[in-house]
Amino acid sequence: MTERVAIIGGGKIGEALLAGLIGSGKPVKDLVVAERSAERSAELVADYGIRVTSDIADAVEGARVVVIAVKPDAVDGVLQALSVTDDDGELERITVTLVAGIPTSRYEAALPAGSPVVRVMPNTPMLVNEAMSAISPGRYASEEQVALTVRLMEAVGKVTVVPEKLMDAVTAISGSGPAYFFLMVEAMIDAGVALGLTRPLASELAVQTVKGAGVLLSESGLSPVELRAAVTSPAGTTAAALKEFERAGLRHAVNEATAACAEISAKTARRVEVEGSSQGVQVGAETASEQQ
Ligand SMILES: NC(=O)C1=CN([C@@H]2O[C@H](COP(=O)(O)OP(=O)(O)OC[C@H]3O[C@@H](n4cnc5c(N)ncnc54)[C@H](OP(=O)(O)O)[C@@H]3O)[C@@H](O)[C@H]2O)C=CC1
Ligand SMILES: O=C(O)[C@@H]1CCC=N1
Repeated sequence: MTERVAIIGGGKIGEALLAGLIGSGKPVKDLVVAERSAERSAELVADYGIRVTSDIADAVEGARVVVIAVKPDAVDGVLQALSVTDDDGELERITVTLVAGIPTSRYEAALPAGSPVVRVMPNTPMLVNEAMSAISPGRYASEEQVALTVRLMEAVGKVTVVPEKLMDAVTAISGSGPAYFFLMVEAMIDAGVALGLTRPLASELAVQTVKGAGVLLSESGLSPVELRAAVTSPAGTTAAALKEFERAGLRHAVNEATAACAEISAKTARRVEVEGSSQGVQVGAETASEQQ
């Protein structure tokens, strides 16, 4: 896509999108980041050679797509800053939010009437163009604007469009999901060391195994059940291991963990509201000094 993209918040997910877009061939001149941390800004400039500014109004000037990638409690400050920026009407600026737990209605209420908003739940494999992103249009987003957001996120991985009411569940599976697998691999490496492997060898074995299993899952056309059965010989080693996972309540743990995740997501907007009203909302970019 050729449109200019401004990313507000150059943290972990903002950087993942930036890196993915650059990796997919988007010219650096069409990207700008608004980041309030001077240290972080310097890192992004050094690593990607992009323009970084602390001024949101400066960043969004001429941008067709404004991506919000700050923590939920910083969203109101960003919206305050955005609501007073000049949206050149011909550009039809689209606000794309990657923020967990804040509904599109909150953005629509803070931005000028009728502003198109699209909510996205991505994940960090975006860094290697393997993101899973779920997209929900707000009430004023046109089909063309949704298609543009799909193209933006397709540059860094796979995309699906879902009704917004599913976003908490999506977050519990794909948004936070990579962390579950990293925890599993961490545990497997420690277990390998306990069984006498060196840490580098245990790490190589575990990482390539999870990668191979992932590729097999996505490319073989077989279900997880079928693939697991193919590894599990009668009265063999795998059956012994799986029996222990079941005994320890792995499925129960997955259910409880994802339910807790979805619950936190569902409560985010209310939590931010309560904390914002008790502390006063802060606008992030207070100065217009550029980092580069
Ligand atoms: N990490 C993940 O795997 C995923 C995250 N998300 C969502 O992405 C969002 C960002 O998460 P993540 O990248 O992990 O968070 P980070 O804290 O790493 O990044 C947010 C960045 O935005 C900066 N920032 C905050 N307010 C402003 C502002 N007003 N102007 C400019 N910059 C600002 C922060 O600076 P400072 O540090 O000074 O506050 C920080 O550098 C969250 O809402 C999260 O829900 C969604 C899917 C996956
Ligand atoms: O942990 C979080 O809140 C964010 C949202 C999804 C992944 N990370």
